[in-house]
Amino acid sequence: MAGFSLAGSMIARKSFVTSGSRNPTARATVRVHSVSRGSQARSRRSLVGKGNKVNLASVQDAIPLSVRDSRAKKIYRQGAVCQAAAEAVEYSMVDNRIPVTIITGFLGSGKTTLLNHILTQDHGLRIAVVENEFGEQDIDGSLVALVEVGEENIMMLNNGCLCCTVREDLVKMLSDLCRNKRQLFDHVLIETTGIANPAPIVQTFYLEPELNNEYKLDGVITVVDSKHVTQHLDEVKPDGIVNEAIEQIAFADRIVLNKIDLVDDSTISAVTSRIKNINGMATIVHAQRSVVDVKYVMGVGGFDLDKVEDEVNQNLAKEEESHDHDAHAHSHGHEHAADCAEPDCGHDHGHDAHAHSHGHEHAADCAEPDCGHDHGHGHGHAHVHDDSVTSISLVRKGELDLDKVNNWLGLLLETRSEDLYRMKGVLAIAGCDERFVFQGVHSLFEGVPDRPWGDEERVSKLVFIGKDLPKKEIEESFDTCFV
Ligand SMILES: Nc1nc2c(ncn2[C@@H]2O[C@H](COP(=O)(O)OP(=O)(O)OP(=O)(O)O)[C@@H](O)[C@H]2O)c(=O)[nH]1
Repeated sequence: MAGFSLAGSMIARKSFVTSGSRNPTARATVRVHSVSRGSQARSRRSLVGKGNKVNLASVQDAIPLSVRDSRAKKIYRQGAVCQAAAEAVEYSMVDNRIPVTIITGFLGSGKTTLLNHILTQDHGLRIAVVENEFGEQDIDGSLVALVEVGEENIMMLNNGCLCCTVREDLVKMLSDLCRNKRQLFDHVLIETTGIANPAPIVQTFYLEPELNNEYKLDGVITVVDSKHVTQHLDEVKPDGIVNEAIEQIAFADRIVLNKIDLVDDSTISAVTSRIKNINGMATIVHAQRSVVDVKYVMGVGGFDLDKVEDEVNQNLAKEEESHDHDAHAHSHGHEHAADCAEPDCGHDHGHDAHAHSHGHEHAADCAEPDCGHDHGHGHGHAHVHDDSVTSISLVRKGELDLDKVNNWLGLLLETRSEDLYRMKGVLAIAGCDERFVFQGVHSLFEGVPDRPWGDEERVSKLVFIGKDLPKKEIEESFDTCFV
């Protein structure tokens, strides 16, 4: 945990996660596409100040805000970090970096369809597209919006997958794009291959100064094929190989649950609850042909510190809702279960108690083959879900000891960063008038003092999405961090 400090808003360096099963013939293409000339570039927000973003790397360069440093500690304890940073930082107050949206999702889920939908909408943004495809075949002919683009605006990468072997090429490509055509576009959309793990791509935007200086990550959009996702989530991979379908959902800021025309309502509910279990933070919309409001997928701010609190609160509200649902189910017992058309509703359908006695009868009524119920068939019908990737959240009243929570987070990142996919939180730190907000991806961590608590009750809220996270252990160790 050497060097970890909350107020220092450390951005840790760690080797990229890699995965097997990559196709070295994948190709990436960049095209600058003028979609609409209607409106100008999005308004930029200032970097420092209440509710605004801080470029932490730059702040850290400008002022050593390690809380272990006595000067910084004093500043921090006075609750004046933002002010100090504002005074120290001499760079532009406007964040002019180009927003980047990553569109991911399993093979055939509807990513290109979504891309096409975005490109043909009247949003006024000029969009550059990075297309990463397998094989040497031509760009998807159905990508109507790209047909108009001139050859001079096409850049190709053809030696691998964005999330692994061509990451360096992506850096170079986007740097060149910025250098040569900065005035021609307002936003970049990256469509990954269907088996890409979004994590290394996300990390690249933090770890590569060339990218971090010019581009800011806006969000990870995951398109999910509602008909086939269950089989992809259930696929058991060899040791050390990630299940990309799970990772893609775990990293999402927004989920487009697509192809709902191909499934019935109970499947939609089952899939929705499965997705929520993996990633409680992402919002989900249902779609056909990937038709969604462009605002849902662009301008997301999924990595913005000033949106952390909203997202954490949303997650907690969803969790509460599902608890209420559970409580409701428990009180109704089996009678409710008999009426419930939702196999993954979280209700106690009384299977444990009833499976042996009348497992078959229930099974006969249950239309959902992947419900995970013990149907009592006794012939290996049950599916084994990989439930190892889940969301956990903590809500605690009271004030945290800065050093203790520093150590706690440092240790967590040191020991579990590989399995910690996404994290977001708001911390109430003793002696600090402002809430401390943070977000992270694996070992990448950024945090900053936010708006003052004022009269509001001091409550810390944290959400983690990850693999095999020991909920109890994380909760108990966090509980020792209070004053
Ligand atoms: N029925 C139905 N088909 C859809 C829907 N959305 C997309 N498709 C079709 O599904 C197929 C795959 O869609 P794409 O957009 O190419 O999927 P993709 O994720 O880009 O595919 P890869 O690049 O191969 O990973 C195409 O034939 C689409 O027309 C939908 O909502 N319903």
